[in-house]
Amino acid sequence: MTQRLILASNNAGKLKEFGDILAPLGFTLHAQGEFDVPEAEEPFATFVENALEKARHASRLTGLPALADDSGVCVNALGGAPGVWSARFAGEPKSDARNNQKLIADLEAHADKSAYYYCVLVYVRHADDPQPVIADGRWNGEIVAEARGTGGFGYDPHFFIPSLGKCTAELTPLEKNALSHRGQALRALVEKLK
Ligand SMILES: O=c1nc[nH]c2c1ncn2[C@H]1C[C@H](O)[C@@H](COP(=O)(O)OP(=O)(O)OP(=O)(O)O)O1
Ligand SMILES: [Mg+2]
Repeated sequence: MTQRLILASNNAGKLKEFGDILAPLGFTLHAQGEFDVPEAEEPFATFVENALEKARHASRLTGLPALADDSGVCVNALGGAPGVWSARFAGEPKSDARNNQKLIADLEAHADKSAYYYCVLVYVRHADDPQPVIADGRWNGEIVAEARGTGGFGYDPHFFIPSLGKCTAELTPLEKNALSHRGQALRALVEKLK
């Protein structure tokens, strides 16, 4: 049985990662852009509130179940920043290149480069679903000043995994999904939907 699902995101990198995991599980995925759903507001200070807002927004405008992701990179020496503000860390308009530059500059004077990616997923069956399904995941690493790799998106060229000796932009999509905050969250979510 296939299930139609709206992905409440405009981020091409996320959409690809979701598709790689969900398509083999029998979900027919539609990016919200296919339905002309505009970007939702993300005003909240917690990932889960933003993800819930995005999921409801897409479901309300399409009449279909929706899955949203709110995620970011949390840097310990920066008190968890950019965290929930990761996408707009260097201001509007969103730019991965400027976000990465600012992150490297802000961290330059700190010896502790440890960081983690965090992802929360929210699935709603309809816009007023009283029981949203929620799952999260975390992936520890370190921020490196020198960019490495061309895969992934966002902060991946600067997010280094010591046990692999690689930045996450150097991983294949399969390798990244097997380990990432998003892959962990998505597998946990799928278990809850069974
Ligand atoms: O695996 C990842 N690899 C690299 N960077 C990542 C990853 N996961 C999240 N990130 C960064 C990108 C962005 O700076 C922020 C997410 O922001 P977030 O608002 O959730 O997504 P977004 O605005 O890009 O798309 P949308 O809200 O339409 O889903 O964290
Ligand atoms: Mg966003």
